[in-house]
Amino acid sequence: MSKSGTILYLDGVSVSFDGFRAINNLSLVLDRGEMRAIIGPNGAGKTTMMDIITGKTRPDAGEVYFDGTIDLTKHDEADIAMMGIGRKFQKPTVFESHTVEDNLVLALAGPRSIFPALFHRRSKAESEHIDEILATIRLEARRNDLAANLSHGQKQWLEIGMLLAQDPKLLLVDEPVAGMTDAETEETARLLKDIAKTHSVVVVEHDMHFVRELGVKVTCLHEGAVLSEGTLDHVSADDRVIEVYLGR
Ligand SMILES: Nc1ncnc2c1ncn2[C@@H]1O[C@H](COP(=O)(O)OP(=O)(O)OP(=O)(O)O)[C@@H](O)[C@H]1O
Repeated sequence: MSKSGTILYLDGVSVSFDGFRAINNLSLVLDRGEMRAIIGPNGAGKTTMMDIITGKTRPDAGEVYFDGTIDLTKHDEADIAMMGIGRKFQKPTVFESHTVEDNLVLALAGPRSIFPALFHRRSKAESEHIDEILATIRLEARRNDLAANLSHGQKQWLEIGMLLAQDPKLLLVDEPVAGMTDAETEETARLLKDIAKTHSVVVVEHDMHFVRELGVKVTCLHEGAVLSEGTLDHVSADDRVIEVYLGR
């Protein structure tokens, strides 16, 4: 299959831990600009797949390409982040003692140290970028509040904003709505759909109501490989998916 037009291309990927195959001949292709939801039971390999994409874990076999031409197995985690893959882990890790805006400024600065990042004169482009991100993450009204005072859901949104500040081409988002209220969950689906207009996105999530709201193609993993793929209606009607995941 051709890699051109893909943002992510995994083919025949396997990785074992102490003889246990956590990822088993996995193939998954994401088109440029696509948002994909990944579902599957505990231990299906979702986190390990993200670890392989971000360079945290090296596959034993298979091809892993980013943006059609970049062989990710030849790069380390820091390189891969610089090349435009941003990852959001399940637990938010915002700087609680800084304001919402300063969290974004710090993320924008990347490796620059905190003092110069917060006190250097901000360019017009930087200010506009921050305003744009604040609007996307629904936190314009909270920009001067300490991150510590945000709700759990708002901290998740802020962290998504911190990823956006680094201008990634591909965002990997791990269980964004775990612990959120129903209203926050619905808003998060809208927020990610906004982001997906200009980015490629992979979302791992167990909340099927949320996955339905996303309205995107779904891949169900099981035992380190693709069990079923297609619309949520197609995947959730698949007897194998019902047996190992949805029916339990
Ligand atoms: N570093 C490791 N050493 C040994 N086994 C591991 C390691 N990382 C993952 N595994 C195993 O690989 C399998 C896949 O785990 P993984 O965390 O990728 O699943 P998951 O789909 O993300 O599950 P969950 O929904 O619970 O997060 C599991 O059986 C896990 O125990």
